[in-house]
Amino acid sequence: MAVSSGCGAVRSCLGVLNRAFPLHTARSVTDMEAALQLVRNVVPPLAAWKHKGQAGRIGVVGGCPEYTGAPYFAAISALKVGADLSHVFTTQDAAPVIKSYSPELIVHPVLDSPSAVQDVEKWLPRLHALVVGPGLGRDDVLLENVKGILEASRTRGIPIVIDADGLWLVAQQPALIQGYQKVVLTPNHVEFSRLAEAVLGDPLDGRDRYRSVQRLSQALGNVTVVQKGEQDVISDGGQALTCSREGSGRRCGGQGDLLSGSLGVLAHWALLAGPEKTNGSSPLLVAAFGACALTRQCARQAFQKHGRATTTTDMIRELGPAFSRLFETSAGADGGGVAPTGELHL
Ligand SMILES: NC(=O)C1=CN([C@@H]2O[C@H](COP(=O)(O)OP(=O)(O)OC[C@H]3O[C@@H](n4cnc5c(N)ncnc54)[C@H](OP(=O)(O)O)[C@@H]3O)[C@@H](O)[C@H]2O)[C@@H](O)CC1
Ligand SMILES: Nc1ncnc2c1ncn2[C@@H]1O[C@H](COP(=O)(O)OP(=O)(O)OP(=O)(O)O)[C@@H](O)[C@H]1O
Ligand SMILES: [Mg+2]
Repeated sequence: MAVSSGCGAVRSCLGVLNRAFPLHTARSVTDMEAALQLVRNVVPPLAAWKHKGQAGRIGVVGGCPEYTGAPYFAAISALKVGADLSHVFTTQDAAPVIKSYSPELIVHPVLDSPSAVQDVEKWLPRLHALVVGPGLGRDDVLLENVKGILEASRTRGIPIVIDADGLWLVAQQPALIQGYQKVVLTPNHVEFSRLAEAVLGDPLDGRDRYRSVQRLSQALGNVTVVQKGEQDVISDGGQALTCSREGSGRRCGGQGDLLSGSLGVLAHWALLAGPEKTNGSSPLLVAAFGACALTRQCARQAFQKHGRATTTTDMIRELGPAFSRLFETSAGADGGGVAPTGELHL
């Protein structure tokens, strides 16, 4: 299915914003629509001439005996957003459990092996993006292996989304990702505070989230940071975006995993499309905005059906319709007639 470009209108809209508005100036639904249009521009068309793998081969590095749900949520979300193949690199014990959730995932029981880094490295040439951290836990041996995987992936220039316990590792060793322009960090409230403390030496300044996210990004060499919360704040140290699209009041676990898996695919697509399709804005910033909007749209749709009983599995079922609504129609940005749902801070 082809996705319309619409780049001309967006270019002029964001061009004006870039020049005219300082970081803290809130914009309204028009800007939300402009940002969504940029996401639409990077979504690859579905076409008969394409072969399996071209829409994306994503690897999720995570999972341990305690947390098998998180890597599953991330990996299945990547597939449902549109990746062709989704791999999970996990521990020996967690692998059969994750495999049993879905025949669609390719699961490698290697993460606690002494040859973990080499075992994953073999696959890196075939992967377009990695999502590191969902359900990883904090075992020292696993973290050491993940450190090696991060270094090998960085050397190869593979885009990396780092979430959950991957962020714990980054807080211990920020040099691992310092200055790597193809990384996106997706901290929740607690993870952001931990990173800010480790990298900036400050506790979180809750009064000025834009500034905090921007400072963290800058201190890490302008990596892209998504601070999740009531509003998601995204920055690459220069530009900042906020996504406050209506989601739901349910705070069940796993929604961040859905976001990180979706972002793995969108990051690959956006980098492939390049800044020409994102009107000069950072492709990763646009991808992150898309993943936040999509996660919140899934939450909203799932909540409309299931209310208080909504779980992340219900949200994953909404990925197809939510994606279609946001990125394959021109009617997505108004959320079906509700009040403004997003702002752009440039
Ligand atoms: N089904 C699965 O397998 C899932 C597995 N998961 C995996 O679990 C691992 C640990 O990840 P995690 O996010 O639970 O982090 P963790 O450091 O234990 O902190 C938790 C504590 O932080 C707090 N807190 C959290 N948010 C806050 C906020 N916004 N604002 C304020 N406080 C907040 C809150 O503290 P409390 O309210 O208890 O004081 C909470 O108890 C990781 O690998 C992850 O991927 C998850 O992905 C879910 C699905
Ligand atoms: N108060 C809120 N209101 C609306 N949406 C929220 C709120 N807090 C978080 N979200 C949304 O939920 C999604 C996941 O964010 P959250 O902070 O729950 O991540 P997390 O703690 O890493 O989740 P996980 O349980 O997967 O580890 C994001 O898309 C975010 O926008
Ligand atoms: Mg999380």
